[in-house]
Amino acid sequence: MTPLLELQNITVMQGQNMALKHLSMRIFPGEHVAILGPNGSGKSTLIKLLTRELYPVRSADSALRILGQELWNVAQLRRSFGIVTNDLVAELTRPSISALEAVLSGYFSTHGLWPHLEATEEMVHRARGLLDMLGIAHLAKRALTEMSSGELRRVVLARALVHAPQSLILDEPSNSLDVAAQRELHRTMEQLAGEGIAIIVVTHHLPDIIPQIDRVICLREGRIFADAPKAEVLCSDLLSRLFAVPVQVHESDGWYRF
Ligand SMILES: Nc1ncnc2c1ncn2[C@@H]1O[C@H](COP(=O)(O)OP(=O)(O)OP(=O)(O)O)[C@@H](O)[C@H]1O
Repeated sequence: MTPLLELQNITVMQGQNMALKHLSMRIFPGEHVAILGPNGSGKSTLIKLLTRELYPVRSADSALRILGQELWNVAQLRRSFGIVTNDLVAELTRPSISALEAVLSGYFSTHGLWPHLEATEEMVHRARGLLDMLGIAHLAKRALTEMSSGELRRVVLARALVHAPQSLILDEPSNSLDVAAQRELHRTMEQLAGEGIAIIVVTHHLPDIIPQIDRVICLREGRIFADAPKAEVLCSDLLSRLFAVPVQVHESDGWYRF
């Protein structure tokens, strides 16, 4: 099977720092995966590599392929991945737009609908359908600045789904959410996984690793520290070494926490 995402010997510099060091990994279509790592391990750098805010250092044997192709374009990227970052959540709330506008602007990769951007009836229909699927149809006209963090996350998830991507990459999705909003988010992630959307979550927070995720890739200091089935990775010994502090991992009904 052709990998959805393939990194081969990828090195990325952030200023003078080598943020990713000769990284190789493959993620296959339909796989639910967590990328787990402590602060500074290279998680954001990996996301920025995919959104093309950063580029790898060129070397003869390095490659970054999406569905087998090195020269992917933005349209292809959008069909393959919906990427939800905290920067995007912040950018969408200024200036204030409605939930429906936020979702529709996903078609144009803008932060709102400018006068020259006309959403077709089909786009509006799909955007409303996505808000409905995520249980927030009643918030379509509500301004994003007047929503709870949990509601806002669902709007941004709906926006990421307009291109019907095969997978969703969620970057630290529970950052700044209280415990109720985190539960809501995790239920939404489970729902999306149930809809057949592959979930790739980048996090340092164990509860973000929903029960459907069965593979965990750990990053440490820009390298792969572990890449194995969840049960092998999410144990006290390995995670104490990953986070460089003693931790106790607890599991209950497929959910993990420290
Ligand atoms: N703008 C920058 N200039 C120089 N070095 C940077 C810059 N941004 C990140 N780094 C370095 O690159 C490495 C990887 O950082 P990155 O932000 O990708 O880690 P992270 O796993 O996302 O961390 P966090 O969990 O804190 O967000 C770190 O050593 C960090 O200090």
